[in-house]
Amino acid sequence: METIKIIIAGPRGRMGSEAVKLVENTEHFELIAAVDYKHDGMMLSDLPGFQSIIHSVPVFSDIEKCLQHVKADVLIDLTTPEVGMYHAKTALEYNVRPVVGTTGFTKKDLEELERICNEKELGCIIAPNFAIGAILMMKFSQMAAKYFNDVEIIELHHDQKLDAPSGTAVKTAEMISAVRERKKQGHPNEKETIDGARGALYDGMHIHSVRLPGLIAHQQVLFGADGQTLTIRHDSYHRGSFMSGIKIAVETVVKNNSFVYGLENILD
Ligand SMILES: NC(=O)c1ccc[n+]([C@@H]2O[C@H](COP(=O)([O-])OP(=O)(O)OC[C@H]3O[C@@H](n4cnc5c(N)ncnc54)[C@H](O)[C@@H]3O)[C@@H](O)[C@H]2O)c1
Ligand SMILES: O=C(O)C1=N[C@H](C(=O)O)CCC1
Repeated sequence: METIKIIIAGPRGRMGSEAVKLVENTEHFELIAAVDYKHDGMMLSDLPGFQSIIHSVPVFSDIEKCLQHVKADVLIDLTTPEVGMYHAKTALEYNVRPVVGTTGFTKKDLEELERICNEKELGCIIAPNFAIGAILMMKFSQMAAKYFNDVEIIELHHDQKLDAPSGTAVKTAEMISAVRERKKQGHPNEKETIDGARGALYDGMHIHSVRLPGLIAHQQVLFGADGQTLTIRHDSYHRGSFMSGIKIAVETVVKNNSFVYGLENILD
C-alpha cells in the first residue's frame, strides 16, 4: 500500500494525541504536519508528550498556511465544530481528503461539505463515532426499531465534553428515525415539573446526556414494549477504541470520491 501523507488538526487533544500515536505506529501512514492554534512555527516534537517523534512534523496555527507548505493526502480533524468545518472545507479546496471525528456539525454543515465533495469529486468521511462496537450498537438499534417504536437513548461521557447530545446519540436517533413508525412517547398529558426532566426530544424520542468525571464514552439504547425491554449498550473505556475506525476511514477515503457520513457506510 502506498504511503498516505496525513495532517492532524487538534494533535494535543484527548483524541488528537491518540491519532498521532495511530499514525506514527502505522507503517503506511506518514504524519507530515499538525494544526494547533497555540504553537505556530514549532515542531510537534517540541511539544510536551511528543518528544518521541524523531522526524520533523511542523505545526501550523492555520490550515491554509499548512496546506500551502505541505502536500498531504488526508486531514484528520479532531477539534471543535466551528474550526473543524473550516478545516474540512479548506482541505477540500486544496484537494486533501478530510477524515473528521469532530462532532456538533449542523445538518447544513454536512450538506455543504457533501456539495463540495460532489463538485470536486473528492472523498470525505465524517463519523461521530469511530469505535466499531458503537457502529454495531447503532446498526442493532436500527434493526430493533423496526419492531419496537418506544425507545430512549442515554449517552454518558466525560465531563469535559462540549456538546450535548453526543454526535453518536444524534446519529443513532437519525438511524432509528429512518425505520421507526413515528410516535410521541409517554402519557399525552405528561408534565415536566423541572425543565428538562424528560431530556432532549428528537422525532418523538428522548435523549438523555450524562456528564461525569471517570466516564469516557458510553451509550445505552433502551427499547420498551408490553412486558419487556431491550437494552443495547456500548462502552468505550479508552480512546484507543476509536483508532481502528479512524485507520479504516483513512485507508478508505483515499480511494473514494464522495461524501460519507457515518462509518457504518464503509464497513463490510
Ligand atoms: N468520532 C469519534 O469517534 C470521536 C471520539 C471522541 C471524540 N470525538 C470528538 O472529537 C472532538 C475532540 O474531542 P476531544 O475529547 O479530543 O477534545 P479536546 O478538547 O481534548 O481536543 C480538541 C483539540 O482541538 C484543538 N483546537 C481547538 N480549537 C482549535 C483551533 N481553532 N485550531 C486548531 N485546533 C483547535 C484543541 O487544541 C484540542 O487539542 C470532539 O468534537 C468530540 O466530540 C469524536
Ligand atoms: O469524547 C467525546 O467527546 C466523544 N464524542 C463523540 C460523540 O459526540 O458521539 C464520540 C464518543 C466520544
